[in-house]
Amino acid sequence: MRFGVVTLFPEWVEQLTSVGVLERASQNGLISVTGFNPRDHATDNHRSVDDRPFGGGPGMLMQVDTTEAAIIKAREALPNAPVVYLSPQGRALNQPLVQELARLPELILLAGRYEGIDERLVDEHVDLEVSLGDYVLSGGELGAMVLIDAVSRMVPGVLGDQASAEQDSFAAHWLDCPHFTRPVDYRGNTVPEVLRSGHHGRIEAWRLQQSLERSWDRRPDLFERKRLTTTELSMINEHLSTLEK
Ligand SMILES: Nc1nonc1C(=O)N[C@@H]1CC[C@H](O)C1
Repeated sequence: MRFGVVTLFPEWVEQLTSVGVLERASQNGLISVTGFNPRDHATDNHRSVDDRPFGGGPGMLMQVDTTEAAIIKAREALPNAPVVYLSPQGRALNQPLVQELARLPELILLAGRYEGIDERLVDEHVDLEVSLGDYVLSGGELGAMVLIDAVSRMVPGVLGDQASAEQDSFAAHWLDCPHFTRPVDYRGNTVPEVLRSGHHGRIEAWRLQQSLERSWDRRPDLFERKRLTTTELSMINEHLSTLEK
């Protein structure tokens, strides 16, 4: 999968493919991340890339012509890519959206700086606005990098064990269960016996029970959007009965 990122800091975003699983994925040709810098299209002595907002107010906006030139360059390089603008006004990034985006062969991410970009550029070039969360960042680059990481994990071959992509928390809708490794006894706390039983059916059931209990206790909102299986329902009822005691 090919990612193009329109950003004033291409060297920062391109660092994504220099560590961990994304480095290996990039070396294996499974993903690529290419920056497109509006500053490369600046024509004045100061190579300016920002401009003052009409109507006054604090801060600046990204300049229209240099930003658009970088978007056009990105679209020429990735002609089949939708353009995703990272902004607090966008659709919340979650696993279903990640899985939707992972089906694409290529994607262009527009990372704003200053107070953002001119609305006419959004109307002209942006296919989807996506928000990392309800807070204000200094730029859209972190949102772009989070999106690239989450989407890349869905690309076949990127994770050694593809099953872990599906089993990741949220990929299965619920919060993840607790995990344990050596030593068996850590400061008097021992690893749950079931995980050392070698009984895969019991282990799977225990992990689902733990996920459901954590989800119920920490993120009850997750139950609003999910039809429970009969197994999940009985597990939650078991949990509730312990809470009522
Ligand atoms: N939350 C978010 N999810 O995606 N992006 C943001 C975000 O705060 N963007 C900043 C707003 C103005 C500046 O241009 C960049």
